Parts: sequence; structure tokens; C-alpha cells
Amino acid sequence: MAKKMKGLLVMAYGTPYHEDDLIPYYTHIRKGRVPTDEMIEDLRSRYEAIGGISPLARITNEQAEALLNKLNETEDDYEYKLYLGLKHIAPFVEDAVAQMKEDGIEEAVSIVLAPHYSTFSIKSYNGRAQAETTRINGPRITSVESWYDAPLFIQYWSQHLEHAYKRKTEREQQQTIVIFSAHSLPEKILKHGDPYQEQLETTARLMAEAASIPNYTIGWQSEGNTGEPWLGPDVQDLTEDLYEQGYRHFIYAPVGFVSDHLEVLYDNDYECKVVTDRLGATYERPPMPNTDPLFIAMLSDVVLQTQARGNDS
Ligand SMILES: CC1=C(CCC(=O)O)c2cc3nc(cc4[nH]c(cc5[nH]c(cc1n2)c(C)c5CCC(=O)O)c(CCC(=O)O)c4C)C(CCC(=O)O)=C3C
Ligand SMILES: [Fe+2]
Repeated sequence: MAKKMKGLLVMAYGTPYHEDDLIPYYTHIRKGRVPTDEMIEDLRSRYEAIGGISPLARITNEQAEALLNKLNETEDDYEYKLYLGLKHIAPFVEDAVAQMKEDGIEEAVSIVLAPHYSTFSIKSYNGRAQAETTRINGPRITSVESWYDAPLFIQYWSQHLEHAYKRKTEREQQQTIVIFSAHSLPEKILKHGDPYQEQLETTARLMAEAASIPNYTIGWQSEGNTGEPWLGPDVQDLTEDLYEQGYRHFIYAPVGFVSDHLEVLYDNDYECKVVTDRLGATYERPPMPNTDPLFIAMLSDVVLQTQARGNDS
């Protein structure tokens, strides 16, 4: 019997493909408010510092393809067809949903390439997919909500952290701290019971325990300039405070992200390193998951578990 077709909707942030995409992309992030020339120049110079354009578009595609292949190897009942839906640049989430309908897909499962649930992040991706499929009477979409505590996700980072930690002398270990971080969000999310911060705390605890690392903390990075308060402490300020407390070796684990991209290559590898260099402390940042087989296997596990739930309902 032919396998039943199932849509695999992989959603991610998106990045400019060319320099010309920068202004529309940034305007979309700002919900239609055109950024000032100064803001555009600031963003352009950050992209220039990481080589002109972000590797994110390529990595997102590779992650989605790897997940598709893994699922099709693993699953006997379905043949998955991949649809990429981006938040801030084409192909948008809505484009992907429309394409599924056009292709006659009736059932789909969706996953966002970001681990922690927040009203600002995962909820908005899933909400856009559901709203569009309702509007056009498209496929039934079962959505993964979060995977911040998935065993293989914890394992991916804890292996790298343990490796970095074990290489140090006992004296160095006493002065070593791991900073787990995610993208900051406006502080007002906490008033509505958003689980984002708690999920980052859980991720950090599970990874530190698995790696047997006693000294760790959480921080926030890459906050926007909207004038309102954002979740803190920012990783750069945090680095200074921890130095004051006696730490000399800093391991950054930006676990809220999954790829080499601007927020990691610039905000960690450049901005945090400026601070550690100035203080005379050491900087380390383990490799991002990208297409590591352990990471792809984790995404596949999570999709299959969520789909099993969708089949029951
Ligand atoms: C929660 C979250 C994630 C993680 C979850 C997820 O992945 O969904 C994330 C990831 C990313 N954010 C990215 C890029 C940007 N985010 C910005 C601005 C903002 N992000 C926000 C939230 C998030 N962002 C918010 C609330 C703003 C402020 C909007 C405003 O001003 O009201 C800006 C504007 C300029 C600036 O602030 O830097 C840029 C360029 C890239 C791509 C990097 C590349 O291209 O390599 C990635 C993966
Ligand atoms: Fe962002």
C-alpha cells in the first residue's frame, strides 16, 4: 500500500538572502514600522562583521532537509513532504500553508526551530500557521509546542559543555562558569504567565546536571531597542558581575538558538568576547547544533511524539 502523504512544516526566523532584503526584513520584524537610517546602518554593519550575510538561510534549509530525511527513514506509515515557513521573510509561514493545500496535503505536523515556548515566539509561529489553515480550509496541522527539555537536546549541549569543562585544571574549573542564554523578550511577557524564562531555567539546570558543572547561571541576549524593559540580566553585564565575583573562565551556551547566525556570531562571539578580552578572562562557546545528527534525531523524536498525540485526538 502506498504511504500516506504528510506535510512537515518546519518554521524558523528567516534572514536576509541579499543585502537588498535587509530593509524589508527589518521592517517586517518591526511589524511594518520602517527602521531609521541609523538602525539600518547599525544592522548592516553587524551583518558585515559576520561576513556580509548570515549563514542562517543555508543552515535552516539543511536542518529541515536533514529532519525530513530522518523522518522518512524512521516512519513506515507516512511519506513526509517538506514545507519551510519563515517568520520574517519569504517563504512566509502563510506561503507554506497555502502550498500544502495546493499540493493536496490534508494532514501536517509543524515544528519551530527554537526550543523555548513564548507568546512572542512559538505561539506566534503556531498561531500564524493555524490562522492561515483555518482561513483557507487547509490541512489539519498538529504543532510541536516546545522541546527545551528533550533528552537529546540536553545531551547535545551537555556533551560539549562537559568536554570544555573537563579540559580545565581543577583551579580553572573553580573559576569557570557557564552562562546559558536565550533571546531577551520584553519583560511584560512575565505578567501573562509566559513560561519562557522558566523553560530556559529548566534547560540550564538539566544541561549543567548532565555535564556535572556546578557553576552556571542564565542570562539574556540580543535585546531590542523598543524603550520598554526587557528580560535581564544581559549576558554582557552579567559577565562583568561574574568577573567581580571571581570567575575568570566563561563558557557561553546560547541554548535558545540552534544555528550559527547573527545573534550568536556577533552578540556572543564578538560582543561578549570584547568584554572577556577587556577583563583578561577566557571566552568559549561550544558549536551550535546546526545539522549535528544528535540534534536532528532529537527533532525527529519530538515530531513523532507530537504526531502520535495528533493521531489520538
Ligand atoms: C525570541 C526571539 C528569537 C528566538 C526564537 C526564534 O528563533 O524565533 C529570535 C531569533 C532571531 N532574531 C534574528 C534577527 C533579528 N531579531 C531582531 C529583533 C527582535 N527579535 C526578537 C525576538 C526573537 N528573535 C524581538 C522581540 C525583536 C525586537 C523587535 C522590535 O524591535 O520590536 C532584529 C532587529 C534588529 C535587532 O534588534 O538586532 C534582527 C535582525 C535572527 C536571525 C539572525 C540572522 O539573520 O543571522 C534570529 C534567529
Ligand atoms: Fe530576533
